[in-house]
Parts: sequence; C-alpha cells; structure tokens
Amino acid sequence: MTQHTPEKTSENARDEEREGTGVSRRRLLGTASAAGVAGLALGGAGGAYAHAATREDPPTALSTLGSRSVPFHGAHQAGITTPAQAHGHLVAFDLAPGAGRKEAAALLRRWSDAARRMMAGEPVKGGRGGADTGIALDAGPSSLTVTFGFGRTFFGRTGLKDRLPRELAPLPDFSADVLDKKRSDGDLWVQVGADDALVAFHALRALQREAGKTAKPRWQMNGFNRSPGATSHPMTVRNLMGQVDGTNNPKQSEKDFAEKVFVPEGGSPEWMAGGSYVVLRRIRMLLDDWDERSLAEQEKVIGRRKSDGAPLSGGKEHTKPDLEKRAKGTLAIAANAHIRVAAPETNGDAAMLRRPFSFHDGFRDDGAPDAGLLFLAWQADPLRGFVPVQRKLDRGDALSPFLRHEASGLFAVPGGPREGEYVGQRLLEG
Ligand SMILES: C=CC1=C(C)c2cc3[nH]c(cc4nc(cc5[nH]c(cc1n2)c(C)c5CCC(=O)O)C(CCC(=O)O)=C4C)c(C)c3C=C
Ligand SMILES: [Fe+2]
Repeated sequence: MTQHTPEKTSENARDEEREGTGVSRRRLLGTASAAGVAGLALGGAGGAYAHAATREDPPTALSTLGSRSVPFHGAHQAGITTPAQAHGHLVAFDLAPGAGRKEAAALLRRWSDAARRMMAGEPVKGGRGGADTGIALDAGPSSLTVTFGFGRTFFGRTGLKDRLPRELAPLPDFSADVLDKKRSDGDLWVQVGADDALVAFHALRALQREAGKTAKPRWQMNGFNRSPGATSHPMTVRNLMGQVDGTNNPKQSEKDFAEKVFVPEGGSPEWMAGGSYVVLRRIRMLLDDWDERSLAEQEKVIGRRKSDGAPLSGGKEHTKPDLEKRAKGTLAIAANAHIRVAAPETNGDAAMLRRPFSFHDGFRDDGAPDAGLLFLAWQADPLRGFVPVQRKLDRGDALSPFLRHEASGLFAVPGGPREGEYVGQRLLEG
C-alpha cells in the first residue's frame, strides 16, 4: 500500500489497500497461526511481529491493526489520503529566538528520520542516552503517519520570504469566527495519526524531544475517529453530531482528484510540487442544542438521513443528491441545507478533501461538552477550496448556528520526500 483511497473506509478496503507494504490480513493470520510466536524472526516494517523489549523476549504477535504500515516516501506526504486513523495529534511549533534556516533544516532532517523509522515500526531516540522511550515498544506501526507543514510566519523567521506561496495569504475573517489566536497558526505544523493511542503518543513525544531548543510547541489538539474494525459493514465515519461525515469527498478514482488536492509538478512555487495546503479549524459543536432537535430537524439541517447518510432526495449514501427534487412543492434538500450550501456545484466547483478528527476536551464551566471537529481540509489552493465554501456557509448554512470556529490555521504541506531526502528539503536547500 502506498496511497489509500479515502472513499474506501471499510475494514476490507483498508486491508486491501494496506497489502502493498504491510502484511495482508489473510497472510498475517495464516503465518501467525501456522508458525506460532516464538519460532518466527522479527518482522520488519509492517511485519507481523513487534520489536521485542529485550533480546531474550520472544517477539509479540501483532494483530492486523498493529502490523499495518504506511510508507514515508512517495510523491505526497502520508496522512493526506491515508484513511483517517483512530487517534490524531495536531501540534504547531514556533521556532525559538535565534533559530533560523540552518536550524530549521537540521530539525526537519531529524524529524523526517524519526518519522520514517517510527512509521516502519522501528525504535527512535527519545529516552535517556538516546534509547527509545519504550512507549510503543511492543506495538507495530499501527498505520502511523507523520505529516509536516509550514505556516506563513516560518518564511519570515528563516529569511525565505521570497519562497512564500501566495496560497498562504491569511484567511479572511468569517462572521462565525471566535478565534483564539494562541491556539491558531504557528511556524511549523505536525499531524500525527495512528490506530493505536500509545503509538501516536510515542511519535508525538519523540518529535517534541527532537525539536529540542530549535522549536517550542505553540498549541496542541488531540482527536479521534472510530477504530478500524468497530463496524460490521463498510461505513463512512460519524462525527459527534451523529452524522455520517465524509461521503461526498473527492475520490481518488476520479480523474481530477490530484488536481483538486495536490500542487502539480511544474506548479508554483516549485518546491510545493506534490504538496497540498491544509486548512485547520477547531470547530466546537453546540451539542446541548443539537441533541434537543428532532431527528427530522437534524436531517433537514444537513440534507441527509442520519441513519445511513443517504440524501433526502432519495437513494443510498453514495447516490448523488438531487438538489432540484421537490415533494409536494417543497425542496427535498432545503435551500439552506449544509450539503446544498457546501456542494461544489453551488460554489464554482470549489473542492477540498475533508479528513477530520473529532475532539473532546472535557466540559466547560457551563457544563456543555468542549467537543467538536478538528476540521482538516486539503486542497491545491485554499482560495479555490475552503475560502469560497466557508464564505458561503457563513452567509446562511443551517448547520452554522450549532457551531463555533474557535481556532484556525493554514499550512503549506510540501510533497513527499524521495529516498534519502527530508521533508521540506526542496524549500530549505533549493
Ligand atoms: C468550509 C467547509 C466546510 C466546513 C467548515 C464544514 C463543517 C462541518 N461539516 C459537518 C458535517 C457534514 N458536512 C458534510 C458535507 C460537506 N461539508 C463540506 C464543507 C464544510 N463542512 C462539504 C464541501 C461537504 C460536501 C458537500 C457535498 O458536495 O455534498 C456532510 C454530509 C456528508 C458528506 O458529504 O461528508 C456532513 C454530515 C460538520 C459537523 C461540520 C463542522 C463541525
Ligand atoms: Fe460539512
């Protein structure tokens, strides 16, 4: 598996897509049961066995979930089209005073090396004397991905203003914004995703240690999705409002997918070839209000059935919504339904790949959950993706009264590294 198709979110699809480099479920189960645990050599990247804690320990047999690995190298960074994992950490770092281009390049080199190793299930420095911290020692890679991006402020701090992409222009203000500046933006951005919570934390901790004196965490957000295997049939993930969320994402099988999501070879700036721009919004959901609405009201707000995500114009989850359909003179999908207002066909084809994590950070002073969506939208150009759609949603979307946009970020995520390269090398050394 090199790249995953975002529309294939079922357990079977994930198995199938991960067979390329990981170990397929069939092979894994066959091998593990036939050979037993102790008799087998340690698996390498994505192998069926985790690293033994000591030389004497027999290797630990891994489940399908633990053994899956995602390649670090490729045309695009991992963590964009990879099916969203069960656990996610988003962290922004600011360069320390005095750290410039040279220090940033050395950091990206260290981070890339650590990410490559951890994504292959290998130990990394982090503990005393360069030992691994041991947090993920008996686990496999568990579909770990680490994705790196650059914020607008990075370019001024490193003397690279002449390489600042025009796409990183500050996002406009939206009327629904109640943004906390301290939890927004940042020089550097890291997304960690894994299907195991300890593997995800291990990676986060190792990267934070590697940042050393060069960069300090500015903010961190933690998110989650459903665990692979938790549903018995293929089903797009649900968000904390209970809706099936992600149905009408661009599909990798569509011929204009890459054009929508990635900067093309020969595009500008050159160092962003194969890269993408990610918009992050921490969107708190007013769940106490939402959960009091009837099922019919909730479905009208979105324009889809809550049970299976089918459009209110009829059909199944993946049936194309009929925006013109009327029943007894009334639009089946209301004029302000979220899917109508957000749809590419009502926004000059504005498109983005949504790959969010849910979050829950406890309860607020008023007793309401501090919970919602870490909305992540990936696109080749935010001015042709997120911005026009959010402008339109801002003007009259039935979902907006139930949401508060509390933090925001826009980052340039360069293309994937070639063998021997580190992420961002073409920017920092080009
Ligand atoms: C600016 C872009 C968008 C924001 C912000 C946004 C927030 C948001 N959305 C949901 C729930 C759903 N969104 C759905 C579809 C959908 N949403 C956007 C854009 C934004 N959403 C788009 C482009 C689409 C696809 C529209 C289409 O072409 O049909 C859906 C329906 C299922 C699906 O297609 O994913 C749901 C449900 C929440 C809860 C939320 C903020 C917290
Ligand atoms: Fe949406």
